[in-house]
Amino acid sequence: MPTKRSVGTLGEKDLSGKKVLLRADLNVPLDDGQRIADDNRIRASVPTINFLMGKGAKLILASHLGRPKGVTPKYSLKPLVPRLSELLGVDVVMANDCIGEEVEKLATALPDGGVLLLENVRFYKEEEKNDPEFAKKLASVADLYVNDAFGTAHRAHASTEGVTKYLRPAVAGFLMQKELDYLVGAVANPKKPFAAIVGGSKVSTKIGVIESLLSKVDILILGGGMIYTFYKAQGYAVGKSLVEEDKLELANSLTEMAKSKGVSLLLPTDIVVADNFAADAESKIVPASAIPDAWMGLDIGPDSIKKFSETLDTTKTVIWNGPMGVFEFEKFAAGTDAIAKKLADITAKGVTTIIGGGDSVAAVEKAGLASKMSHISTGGGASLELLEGKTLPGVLALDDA
Ligand SMILES: Nc1ncnc2c1ncn2[C@@H]1O[C@H](COP(=O)(O)OP(=O)(O)O)[C@@H](O)[C@H]1O
Ligand SMILES: O=C(OP(=O)(O)O)[C@H](O)COP(=O)(O)O
Repeated sequence: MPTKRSVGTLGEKDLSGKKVLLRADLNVPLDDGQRIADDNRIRASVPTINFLMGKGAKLILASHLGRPKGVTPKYSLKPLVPRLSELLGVDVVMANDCIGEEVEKLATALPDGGVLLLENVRFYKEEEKNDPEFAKKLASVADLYVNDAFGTAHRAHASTEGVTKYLRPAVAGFLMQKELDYLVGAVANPKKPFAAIVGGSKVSTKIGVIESLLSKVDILILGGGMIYTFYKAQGYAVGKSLVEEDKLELANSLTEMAKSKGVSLLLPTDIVVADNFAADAESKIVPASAIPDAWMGLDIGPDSIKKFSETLDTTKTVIWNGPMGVFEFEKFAAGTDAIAKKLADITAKGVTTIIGGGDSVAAVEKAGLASKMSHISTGGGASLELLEGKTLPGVLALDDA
């Protein structure tokens, strides 16, 4: 089934006094003191919330946090209230539950433009089971459903999918629309040359993405831990580098597929190797074809960075998923940082750059370059599934445009 991109949006609906159930992905990391460690997902949800508030809607905000098994205080959404209130400029009201009488009372008592935050929907096992009765209860409190939870759109849960069977209209928020515009729209109709950079730890987690992108891109750049499986398949010595022995044939068939589709496939030419997997490991730069026995590849080398950068200078659209090395260790972050800087640089020159979720986003944020990219996805798993060409249940359930 082709990926659905055109979904109903908020448009010019008269929302004054209407109760709107807004599913957002407020699944942010909290530190031990229950402080928000990264508020990106909250800030990404603000434009839709502000719009609905401005229209005089009574806003009922639903989200999950973490993967609790039943009611678990450390997964409460309560720690988000001060930051949300600050960002929205209103006192956000917190409910102790996500369904039931108290929620109904609080929702009815909201002033036009007021915001009620429901407690974690995953405190009910029925949420992940997509239980129809639970979905009906969530739906019963509102007149309209808006889904802005892109990061959770690959889950067919009660608050992302089931609820739409009982609450219409069911439309996309601005964040959801923006994610689809870039991850489906820009990828389907790219300005060319179109390059994909795929990294990360394993080939096995990226097979679907690589296969799908090979039908769309002109250039495919590979980095990260997966390249050693490609090298070994080509007969290179890879030392103690990460290799998926059962994926050697697959690596060769992906190389063949690139050839037959006329895609220029670039693998690193030099590697930063380490004597063990540690932040303070001994390291040196070696040719990709000559990794010494007792060493492991943890980053791409300077020659690869130069070649990748020169290639990226020729592109008009770039999508990036997965770091070039073990960027969590400063010593092996240079390749990932250099790619992030190059993408920031070419974005300023008019290239469309899309960062597809997960660790690549963390790397771009760590480098302080997030605001310099065309689009940074708020969904790891969701963006991966979209890039694989899958349809997301949370998107499919929405009204057509
Ligand atoms: N050469 C390597 N050897 C081992 N692990 C690597 C290597 N390069 C990157 N990684 C690891 O890959 C992980 C990210 O992989 P993945 O989850 O597939 O990426 P993403 O989250 O961007 O999709 C990071 O934790 C990084 O340390
Ligand atoms: O953080 C999320 O996914 P992600 O880590 O793949 O981006 C989403 O909130 C979905 O959470 P889930 O993977 O527990 O369903």
